[in-house]
Amino acid sequence: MGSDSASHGSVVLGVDSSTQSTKVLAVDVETGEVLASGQARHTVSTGAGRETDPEVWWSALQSALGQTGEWAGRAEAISVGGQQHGLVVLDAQGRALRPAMLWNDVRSAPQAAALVDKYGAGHWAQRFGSVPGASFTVSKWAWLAEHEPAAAEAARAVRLPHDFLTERLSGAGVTDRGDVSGTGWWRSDTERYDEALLAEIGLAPELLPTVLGPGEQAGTVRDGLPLRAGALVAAGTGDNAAAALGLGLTPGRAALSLGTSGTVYAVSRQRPTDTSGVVAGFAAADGGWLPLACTLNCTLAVDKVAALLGREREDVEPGGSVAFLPFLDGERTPNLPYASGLLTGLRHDTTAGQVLQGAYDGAVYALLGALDQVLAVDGGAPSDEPLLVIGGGSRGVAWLETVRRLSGRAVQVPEAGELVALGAAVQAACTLTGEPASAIAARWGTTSGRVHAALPLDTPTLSRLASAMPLASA
Ligand SMILES: Nc1ncnc2c1ncn2[C@@H]1O[C@H](COP(=O)(O)OP(=O)(O)O)[C@@H](O)[C@H]1O
Ligand SMILES: O=C(CO)[C@@H](O)[C@H](O)COP(=O)(O)O
Repeated sequence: MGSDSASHGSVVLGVDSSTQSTKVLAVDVETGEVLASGQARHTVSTGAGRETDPEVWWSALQSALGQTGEWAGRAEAISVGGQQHGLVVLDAQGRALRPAMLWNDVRSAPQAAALVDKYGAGHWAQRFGSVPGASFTVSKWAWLAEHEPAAAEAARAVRLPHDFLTERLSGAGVTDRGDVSGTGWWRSDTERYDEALLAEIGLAPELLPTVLGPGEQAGTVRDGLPLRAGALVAAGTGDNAAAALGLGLTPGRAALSLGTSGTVYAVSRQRPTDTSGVVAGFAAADGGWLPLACTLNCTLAVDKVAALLGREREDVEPGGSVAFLPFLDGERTPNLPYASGLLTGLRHDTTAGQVLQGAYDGAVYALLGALDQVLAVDGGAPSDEPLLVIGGGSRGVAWLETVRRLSGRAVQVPEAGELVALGAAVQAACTLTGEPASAIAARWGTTSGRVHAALPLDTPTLSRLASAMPLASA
């Protein structure tokens, strides 16, 4: 995809290195026009764990940058938004000692439970803002130390996915407060690494990246890359924090992302401290907080059910009596890492389309259950603006209808399709111009898009799902 270069001023690159692929946007700083884009897929292991070789991300980034043509070499700044929580362990040369364990790898559930038992949920919530589950990096490190002690001992650097790519671009071992807040070893009350915890889990603090504050930059691009010499490398951040920047979220307005993960989040002036573990107390990339709830089973789970039924993903049918909790990967919200998919209420007259609709309903129900808790963190009045819906699933009619029916809310789907990459571009533009992210997002009109009116709340379906939920934890 391309656009004529002669008439454009400053250009920045925004990167989304998420679970399934890397996407890159080249964006005009003044107007927000997307001048070119690129995308390259990742491979994720199947079976007991979920792993990707970090070199796959690096190759995908180079491929996606290449697809932007001349813009990669013209852009004046670049920023990477990346999937959160993943554990990247590197040797002294910056090479991965093993594949990265991803956010949706639930092998670390016993280690997460042991960490919560040891210190108590209140301790975690008060100090770190989150009660760690299997997704959190601290649980993954504990798994590694237990199951692969040689790899843990050999580690000379420990990074998150976006840190790894930022370091490949700039040579700087840095992270940002948004992404580090999902590790479980960064205190949200003091905004520092917890050295006592690190000592307890056998992780030397010098292996960790320096945490950059809002607006700080990682450096400039290294020599030898097909990027403009001297181009700025922004701090980067986690993918959800990047999307929050891209949307210019203000307190009271929630976003719901339908991708590999389902997420629901809002920005908050109050620091989250939820002891139930439903709301993760992430930091926002530009200061403030980003309470968020995340499910493991969203678009991939529903696509899997469609494939099993031999139907296209839009071939849903209304009605019927099923309740389907599509927890194919275990689940994080609610915290049921050992759960599997559960289908109840089948009758002779149940149709395949109703079963597929049931999978959408179950995926959305798990996510929407946390929306009010996320919005409550700020304490202000929730906005009456429509719920912003983003991520690959926002392109699907069945997804949007399901969110409308089960939330009873109007939804707005931004025309800009790639809000994580666009948010990273916003951060790159902030680094370049010194403007606040909110001003750039507003100028670019990132939320503009079709509003779908609210539908009446589908209470029979909500009741069936509420009755099925205890069965999933049995
Ligand atoms: N037109 C569409 N309708 C419904 N779902 C879609 C459509 N296009 C893509 N998707 C879904 O989007 C998902 C990828 O979303 P994305 O947000 O890019 O994921 P991630 O950021 O986790 O890599 C795929 O799993 C697919 O199911
Ligand atoms: O773990 C979380 C949030 O806590 C996930 O949202 C990951 O950040 C992966 O995101 P996607 O690849 O689904 O965008």
